[in-house]
Amino acid sequence: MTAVNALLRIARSAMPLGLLYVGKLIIDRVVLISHAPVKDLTLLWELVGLEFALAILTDALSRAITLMDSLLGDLFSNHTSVKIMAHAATLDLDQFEDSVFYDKLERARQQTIGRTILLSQVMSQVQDLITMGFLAVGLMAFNPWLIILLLIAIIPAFLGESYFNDRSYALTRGQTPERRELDYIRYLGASDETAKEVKIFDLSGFIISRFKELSDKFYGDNKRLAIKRSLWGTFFAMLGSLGYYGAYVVIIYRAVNGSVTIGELAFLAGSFRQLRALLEGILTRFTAVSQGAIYLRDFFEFFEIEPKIKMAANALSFPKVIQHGFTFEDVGFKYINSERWANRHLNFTLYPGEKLALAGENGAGKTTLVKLLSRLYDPTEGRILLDGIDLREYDLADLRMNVGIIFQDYLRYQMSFAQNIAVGKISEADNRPLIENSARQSLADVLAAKLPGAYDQQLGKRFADGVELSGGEWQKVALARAYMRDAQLLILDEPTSALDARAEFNVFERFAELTKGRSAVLISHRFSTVRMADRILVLEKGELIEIGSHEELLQKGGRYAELFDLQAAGYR
Ligand SMILES: Nc1ncnc2c1ncn2[C@@H]1O[C@H](COP(=O)(O)OP(=O)(O)OP(=O)(O)O)[C@@H](O)[C@H]1O
Repeated sequence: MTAVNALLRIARSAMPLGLLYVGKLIIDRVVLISHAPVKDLTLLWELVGLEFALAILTDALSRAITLMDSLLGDLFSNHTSVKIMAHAATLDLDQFEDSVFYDKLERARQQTIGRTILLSQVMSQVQDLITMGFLAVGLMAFNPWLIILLLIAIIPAFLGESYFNDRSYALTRGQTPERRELDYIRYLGASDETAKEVKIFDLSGFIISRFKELSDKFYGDNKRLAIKRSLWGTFFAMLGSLGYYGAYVVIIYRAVNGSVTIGELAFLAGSFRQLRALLEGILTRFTAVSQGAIYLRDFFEFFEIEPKIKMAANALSFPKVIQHGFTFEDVGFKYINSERWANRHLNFTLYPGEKLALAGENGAGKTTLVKLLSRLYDPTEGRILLDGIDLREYDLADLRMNVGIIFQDYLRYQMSFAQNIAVGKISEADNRPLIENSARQSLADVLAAKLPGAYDQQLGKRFADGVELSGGEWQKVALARAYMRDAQLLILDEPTSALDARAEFNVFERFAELTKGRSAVLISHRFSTVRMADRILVLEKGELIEIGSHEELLQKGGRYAELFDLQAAGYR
């Protein structure tokens, strides 16, 4: 389609010169006939017919080009959105947590929204340049010096524009973090997810004043630059006009002297008028195109970001049956941009079929540990072995398939009930028996039976006919995802925090039964859950301070016993 569009534009560029030239022939013919004794109008009418045909063709070409531009723009936008999502999916979690990366992602994303017209602008620019070329050739035949005069007159304007483009890009780039904050504030101020708290805490005044503060600063910075640009632009445009009128005066002078005909005067004056309009258009568009081009740099920079968590060249497939388990060898991990160790000196083995619970206070490093286990991050020091081989040697997709994990901040997809479960193994999205079975295992099936649309019920409030679930109900749905895949290791990070006591008891009773022979890691602050595990790892400030069964740890009388007593006391 792009090639066809280019051809149409080339054809369209020749039209103005053609029209002007036929116009010149018509005027010269009229002048000739008006002085002739015998008036033969045949050629004149043929010329008028030709001009009419050219005018219609010009119009048709313009419309075809506009149509193609809008179609190409849509395609470009869809294509780049897909590319961004696909590339983002290959990147690491910690890259998303890095603000520099986030800024890049943000700027790349803007390209898909704001830059869809760039392609058509570039093509229009080329088209206008070709049109100018055609007109210039026409003018050249009369007086080459005129063209040179025109060119010299417009060079300052181009230089001025490109200088201000750079300045404006630097300004926008510098504003990216604030712009993100502005977007965030806009989201806080008007979104279904935030409305409740904004109302209860009466935050709208606070939010609006922060928005105003930031947006006023933007406005001020942008205004200063825009005014400067506009003043210089006017001055340079005046220089351009001076050149244009200088050339015009020369032509009129020659027409008066009789060295050019009336038709030629019309042709030259028309060419000049069009050249001037084209130049103006080119200059204005030049701003947009070159800005678009510098923004495209961000777009390409985003695609240059490489994931750090990569697969070994000859990656091993995940063992069919885990033989020796996962072994942590002095594993330590620091988050990007953080000085503190979130995990340090971890040494333990998770045996095949073992149920391990992680206990410890907030921020002790429990979630971090399971993120390392599922290779969302790689250890900063030490290594994790699976059956004696470094986890990094295994095929990543295979590993992810065999490690089922449900996070405490699981997503509530605004999709159907069935799809909310199917995300646990999306390749089985159409496997209704598997989805229903998973729902049974997490006790979500009872819930489906109560919904008007059962498994096809749209969940959440965002879309029409959606039904909102309670926190515990959502959790049961999320839990069902864990049963979708036949993972050898199941990790549940506070999976039952929102469940009532009876539901929690039932869920765990089933969990133990359903994961027989499979390894599992449970994170929970409820000791009623934790105590069901074979062994409990107690973490403090990222380090492993105690390990053993519930009874062993109670007997030991250490931190676990202390925390357990604290919670038990609360129930007495
Ligand atoms: N994405 C992150 N970037 C930087 N630091 C992080 C990140 N996630 C967690 N941390 C820090 O790492 C430490 C361990 O966090 P982690 O989430 O592993 O704790 P946790 O034991 O799961 O806590 P909780 O019981 O509150 O869920 C905390 O001090 C936290 O501030």
